[in-house]
Order: sequence, then structure tokens, then C-alpha cells
Amino acid sequence: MCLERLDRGGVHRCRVTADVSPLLGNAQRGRGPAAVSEHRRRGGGGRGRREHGVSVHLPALTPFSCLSAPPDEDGKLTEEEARACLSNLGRSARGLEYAYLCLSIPGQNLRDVSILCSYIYLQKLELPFNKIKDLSCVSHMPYLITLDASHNEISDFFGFKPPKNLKEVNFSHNQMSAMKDLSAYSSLRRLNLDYNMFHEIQGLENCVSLTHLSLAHNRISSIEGLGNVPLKEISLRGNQIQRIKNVSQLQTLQSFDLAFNKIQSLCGLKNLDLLGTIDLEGNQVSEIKEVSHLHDLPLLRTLNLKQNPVQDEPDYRLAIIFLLQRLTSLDQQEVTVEEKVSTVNKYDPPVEVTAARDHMMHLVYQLTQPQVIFDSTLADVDTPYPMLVLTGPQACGKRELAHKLCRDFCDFFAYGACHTTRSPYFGEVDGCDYHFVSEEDFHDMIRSGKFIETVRYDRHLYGLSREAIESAAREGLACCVHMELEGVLSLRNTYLEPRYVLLFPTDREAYMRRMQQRGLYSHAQIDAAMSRIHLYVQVHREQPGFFDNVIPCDDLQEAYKALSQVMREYLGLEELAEGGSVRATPDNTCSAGGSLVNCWAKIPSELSSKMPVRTAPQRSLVEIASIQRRQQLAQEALTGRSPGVITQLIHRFPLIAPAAVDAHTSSLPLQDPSENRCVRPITWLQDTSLFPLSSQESRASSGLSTHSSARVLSPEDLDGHLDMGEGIRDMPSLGEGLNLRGSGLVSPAPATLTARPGSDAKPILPPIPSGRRTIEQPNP
Ligand SMILES: Nc1ncnc2c1ncn2[C@@H]1O[C@H](COP(=O)(O)OP(=O)(O)OP(=O)(O)O)[C@@H](O)[C@H]1O
Repeated sequence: MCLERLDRGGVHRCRVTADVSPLLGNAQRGRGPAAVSEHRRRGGGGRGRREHGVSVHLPALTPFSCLSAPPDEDGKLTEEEARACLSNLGRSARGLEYAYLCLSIPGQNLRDVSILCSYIYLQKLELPFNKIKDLSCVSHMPYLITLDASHNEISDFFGFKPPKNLKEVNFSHNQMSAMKDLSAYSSLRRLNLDYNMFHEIQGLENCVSLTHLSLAHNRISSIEGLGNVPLKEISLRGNQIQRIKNVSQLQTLQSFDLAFNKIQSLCGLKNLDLLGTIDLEGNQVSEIKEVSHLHDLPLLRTLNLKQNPVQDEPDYRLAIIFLLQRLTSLDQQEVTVEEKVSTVNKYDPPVEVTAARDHMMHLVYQLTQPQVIFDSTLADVDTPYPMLVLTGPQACGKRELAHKLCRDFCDFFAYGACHTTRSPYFGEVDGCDYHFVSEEDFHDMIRSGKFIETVRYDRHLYGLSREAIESAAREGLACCVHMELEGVLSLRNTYLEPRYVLLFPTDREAYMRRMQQRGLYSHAQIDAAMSRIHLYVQVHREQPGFFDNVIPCDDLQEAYKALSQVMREYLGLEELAEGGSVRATPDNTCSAGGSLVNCWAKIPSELSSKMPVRTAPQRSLVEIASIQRRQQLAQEALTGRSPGVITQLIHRFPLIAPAAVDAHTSSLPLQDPSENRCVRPITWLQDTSLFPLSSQESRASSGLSTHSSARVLSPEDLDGHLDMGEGIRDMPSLGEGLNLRGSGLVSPAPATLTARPGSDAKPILPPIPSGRRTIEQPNP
């Protein structure tokens, strides 16, 4: 191995053909392996600690000596000293000779490093923790790639001719106050200018390679001069910035450190599609709504708002997580899945959650009231009282159709007016369209357990009171109501078993026009209503059979025809149309031949998909017990022990078309509403001697006797006991048991009873209302 001489500038004037370790030993003489590793650990040897992606040396770093002899007292670096700190022998950039490529002299109180002018092959120069003021020697290092001159006394910003490959510069902890044009430094990638005295950012516009810039702890008050620099990381922490501006063009920015400034608003952070991390610790952000400016940053995952007044806002963390649902870290704390779920449930609950909460609330308020037994929950053959619910998006015509249906089928349905806190539209009548009440009264009603479900729609409250159902029940009618999807979901949690008909606007344009023509709704309200259409589609797609029928409502007249046809079939008022083709069921597309329009043809494919029909479930114990009870009652009736009961059992088939009964029934006196309402302790039902109950039944009945216990029973139990259709369903078996068929006492079950159209969840029809109750005239 040949080593002849080490010239000035650290260039070997010999060819090295073999082992070069002795040369390295020469460079590191006086240090030894321990000193080398110590140097590396402390950030020497070209590897400083990285902060914000830019190489910096910590102020606390204790300088060590790589020199065998201390430098001159005047701080002038000598040839000998410089040579002692050379390392990394390699081929020079020209490729002709070998040279040391790295020089590292940290913490030697150096003031004059002019000797380095001759070290022209250096690629890495590290002179941190000295007292250097002049770095003009770098002008002679055209191959320099990395320069660390942090912790010195340099005031001249890049006071040397630009080495064309200079990529990484650390001038942190110096005394620079003004930046200058760096367009000549086209290779510069990382620039650390922390802890200087810069007042403004200048001269960087043409740094076409600059990806990491750190200007922490300067005196910058405004963000500017960054042009289109392809920055990925920028740190401006510890400055005096008040507004975030001029950054929207930084399209490549991934990390933005703005901690410890004076920022109040986060506007200005828009359009930064790659921004993933924002540090705003120690600023003056005081309002939660400010984070809405970050809403459109698709990759934002880490946000730090520690030490901002906004942290004192109630529910601060949950609100921020809700507004920025993609966050994985907030205030240096991981955002958990649980937090994300609870924020969504808190601020934008899915309709199911809203409905479940609504149901729970009413249940709890009911429990605080004296227990009341309503007609609609009595555990006899008339329970639970049937209901019809028309649902669909606002202004789809449900209310109009409900009113018309109740007029035309007045012996079967009564319109159930809901309560609302909104003020009446022109022409609306209090008590007829709605009960218009104040917000305070509405809440009073909630607290007194009066509602069975409530929803907040468009800032107003709507609620269906128990009394609305009950007053219909007292007349022997089914309550017909209209409501939004949330109401339906809440109602489905109760003991009631309504039939749900979805009125669906298939023509969005026509639907929008109808809303506009009503002249009642703002643009926002129309948009909100339109945006809810998909909710109905989604529910129907995900839960086939959720709606018993789906009827397009683009043309209200056609919709009404379809609806009334459905109701006739539901009520068993009409036999199958001739040829059996005119049937409004989801599984059976109507033919256009009859008076009924082809109502299913227009339903979107999501809605009209064929429903799987489940076979009837096995009878539960409660059901069997109920059948036995009815058989027993029927036997008693036949043997004359209880004559009224058989009449009750078959009374539900006086099927007369509405038109035919209108004149006759509308003149009937109404029953006193208070008459049928029983206010008794829950135990009353168990004492009843009229219908002795089996043990299962009494359990079920006691559950039924309070509205609040609706969820106590399993679905099978409810199906077996609650469903008023049970009487009908049981008739064939009852008839068989008692051999009544031939006697003509039992009508054949209507065809519609075998499967509930459109439903795979409840193959048995809900109960059919028996028609308006006739009041027995007192004997004179
Ligand atoms: N108790 C209730 N529960 C759930 N939703 C309800 C209830 N009462 C009314 N709604 C629904 O609230 C929405 C707003 O009611 P509003 O009376 O203001 O609407 P509308 O313009 O008259 O609409 P529509 O013609 O569909 O009744 C309607 O979709 C209505 O059906």
C-alpha cells in the first residue's frame, strides 16, 4: 500500500491501490475509535440530529476535540489542525485522484477558517459550534454537497460563490438578518435557518429543488416569498405570524409547523392536497369552527392545537374529531376508533341511532308517569291497534294522500295529527294538519311521556302523541300518519305494528319542481329534502321488506290510485281483479291494463328488486297458548257460556267498500274519548277473570300492558301475541279445531293474508281494523 504525501487540501498525490485504513487512521489520529463514535453520536461526521427534516445541532451539544492540539488563541484554523479532522477518503469529483471528502471541526472556537480555501474537493463541511463570521472559503469548494455552519456568528447569508451541487445547508443559530436571492442554488434541497434574525422570507422563489425549509425562531411576521417552491416540509415555529396566507400554491407541502406564532384563524390552509401534518401549538385559535378550514385537506392526519384557547371550548376534542374525521392524531394523542364513533353518534347520528335514542327517551319519560293502559295495548283480540304510516321525503305528498285516504276510508282510518313546533303554513288548520305548539309545550309533552316518537326536522320538532293513536282507537279506527324515516325507525322500536307505505319520488326533477311550486321552502330546504331521498333507497336496499309497499308519487293521482288499491287489498275489501293481474305488490308488477297504473315500472331497480319471501316462522309457545285460549273461548261461546266472544272473533270481516258505507257511518255519534281509557295499576291485567291467561300469556300480557315494556318480549312473542292478525291467522286452525267451516261461521282467509306483500320480516299481515265501532243505543 502506497501513501506518499498528503498535500494541502487533503489530496493524496499517489494512487492508492490497496488497504486505505492507515490513511483514515492518519485523519483520525488522536481520536481513536471511541472518539469517532462519540463524534458520530453527537452529530459529528455529517450526521446531525434531524428536526423538521433539516439537519441541526443541539445547542446543548458539548463540543469535543478532534484535534491533537487546541487551535490558536485567535481561533485561526491551521493546516495541521484541518488535516487532523479530515475523513472519508474517496475519489475526488474529478475522478483523477483520491481526496478526503469530509471535514468536521465542531466546537473549537474557530474564527478564521480561510485555510480551507485550498480544500477544493470537500463534499461535506461541518463547522458547528465555532465563532466563524466569514465562510467565503466555501467559494473554493465547487463540489460541496453538505454544509453545516450552525452555531456560529455568521451574518452574511450565503456569503460565498454557489457550489453547484450544494444540497443541504445548516445555518441555524447564527446572526443572519436578511435573505438574498438563491436562484443560483438550484440543487439546494434542505435549508435550516432556525434561530437567526430574519424578518421576512425572500429569495427562495427559484429554489427549484428546495423541499425542506426551516425558519423556526426568527422574527417573521408574514408568510411570503415562497412562490412555487416544491416544499414538502416547512417550519415557521416561534415567529410572529398572525395570518396564514400565500401558501395555497405550495401544492407539495406535507408538513407545516406553525407552532408558537400568533395565529387566530386557519383560513388560508385550503387546497393543500398533500398536507398531512399541521402543528399549531401555542397559537391563538379560539373557535372550533376554525377547523372547518381544514376540512378539505384530504390527507390531513395529524393536528396539534395544544395551548390554544380553543381547547377550553366544551367538547373540544370530540368536536374537532368530528369535523376532521380523518385525523389519526390530535394534540399529540392518538385518535381512537371509539372516539370517532362517539363523535359521529353525537353530532351526526345515523338515522338508526337517532331513532333508538328517541325511543329510549320516550320510554324513560313514560316510566316516570303513572302507568296507563291504553286501548291500543290491551291484551285482548283487538290489540295492538293497527296503524298505517305513510313515509317518504318531505313534500312528496304524504300528507295530502293521508288526508284523502282517511276521507275515503273513513270507516277504517282516522288521520293522526302530529304535534309540531313549526308555525302553520297558509291554510293549515290547527288540530287538523298538525297540533301547532310552542317548543316549550312540546318539551313539556316529551317530559310527560306523551309522545311515542319525535324527530327534529329542519330545526322544528315533530311528534306523534299516543293520544293521536288512541283517539283513533276509541273510534274503532286505525290511525293513519305520515312521517320521515327517523320516525318510522323509532316507531319500529315500539310495540305497535303499523303497515309502512313508502311514497317515493322517482323523478327527482318533478319532485324538486313540486317543492318549488309550493313556494314554502328555501333552496336549502329543497336541497336538504332532495339529499334525503337516497336514505329511503338505502334502507329499502339494505333491509328488503322494511316498507310493506313502495308507491311512486310523481303523480299524486296515480299514487293515490295505487295507495287505495293497496289499502283495499290490505283491508280485504276487494277480491283479486279479474285475471288476477291487478295487484299492487312489490313482487307482482301491476299490469297497465286495469284502472291501476303500472306503479312498479317506474321504481328504480334498487327499490324494485325482488324480495325474498320468508316462510312463516314456527309458532312460539305464546302463540300456541293464544290459539288454545281462543279455542277455549270459542268452545265456551258455542256452548253458550260466553256468547259475545265468537261474535267478536268473526266481527272483523264486515267488509264493505268505503264508498258504500260513507253515508251510513259518517252520521254515527262519536264515542266519548275518555271512555275506553283505563288508568289502573299494571297488575290489573293479571287479575282479569274475563280472559284467564296461561302463564306464558300472562307474562306477555303484563309486558303488553305498559307501553314501556315493548321490548321485553322477543319478536316471536310479540308476533304470537301482539299481532291482532293472529285472530285471523288462527281462524283456519280454530275452525278446524271446532269444525266451524261448514257452519259458515268462519270466512275463508283472504288471499293477502298468506304473506305480507313486500315483507320478508313479517310474513303475516298486521291486523285489519274492524271498521268504525257502533255505539249501542241505550234501551229506552
Ligand atoms: N311525528 C313525526 N315524525 C316524523 N316525521 C314527521 C312527523 N310529523 C311530520 N313529519 C314529517 O316531517 C316533515 C316536515 O313536515 P312538514 O309538515 O313541514 O312538511 P310538508 O312540507 O308538509 O311535507 P309533506 O307534504 O310530506 O307532509 C314531513 O316529511 C313530515 O311527514
